[in-house]
Amino acid sequence: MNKLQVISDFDMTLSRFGCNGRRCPTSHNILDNSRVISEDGKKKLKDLLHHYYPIEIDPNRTLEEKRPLMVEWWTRAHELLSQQKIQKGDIAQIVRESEVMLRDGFNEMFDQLHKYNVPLFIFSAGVGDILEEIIRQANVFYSNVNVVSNYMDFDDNGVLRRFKGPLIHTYNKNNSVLQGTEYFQQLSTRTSIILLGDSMGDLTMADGVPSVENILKIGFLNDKVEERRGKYLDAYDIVLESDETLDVVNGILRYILIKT
Ligand SMILES: Nc1ccn([C@@H]2O[C@H](COP(=O)(O)O)[C@@H](O)[C@H]2O)c(=O)n1
Repeated sequence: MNKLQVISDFDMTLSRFGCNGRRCPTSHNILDNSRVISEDGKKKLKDLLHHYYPIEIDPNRTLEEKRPLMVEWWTRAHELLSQQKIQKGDIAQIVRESEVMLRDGFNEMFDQLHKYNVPLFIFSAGVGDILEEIIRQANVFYSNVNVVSNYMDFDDNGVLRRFKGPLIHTYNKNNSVLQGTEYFQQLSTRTSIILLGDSMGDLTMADGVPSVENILKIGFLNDKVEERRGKYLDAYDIVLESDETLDVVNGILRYILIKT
């Protein structure tokens, strides 16, 4: 237990992929679809999503091919969002009005990790201010939770003017964007890792951990399941398909935490 840490992606890993027969929103989508975005802005953001999302999940393109295109997507979306005069004070209401849902079992997972003082590092290419608000509203933003993500930069009047760097996208979730945070150095004795992700990009999230002794990689395969199964099975130790719960993760945690 003293050696364990959990490193997790957020969108479509801790949050649900599907709900009520529809796609659940990502932290970006929560903003894109909100009442504070103009109709023209919504259309442009949706066009970007329809163009770049199929590229993000395309199993036939290499990560080298995808990386510059992901930078293009995030940069263009953040520019559009920054033109919308989004108010910091509106974030809580935007999240409350959204259809976002955390995976079933999130309470048990966050509660167990908190109870046993196991650090939970959320490494997300989503929007940090939004995802923090989601976990705050779910009453699980405990002191053992740390988030690295894309944060909004508001001016003195609380209006969004840009996003802070470095930009985090699906395929640069590694040490290159953690320089200066020294998070993993502080946890150098936490050499056993449970990694939770939903993309091939999430596999590098633990690269900055100084001396990994054990790592268990659990992957949620949400979309294009048939086409991507082979690659996921090769890369992850456990692959969960069409699973909207954290039951497997909770079972493993229960086994480790209660036994030790
Ligand atoms: N403008 C955008 C950019 C990205 N997304 C999606 O958000 C996900 C965030 O990444 P995680 O590392 O937290 O999973 C990513 O998978 C993109 O599909 C978006 O919706 N809008």
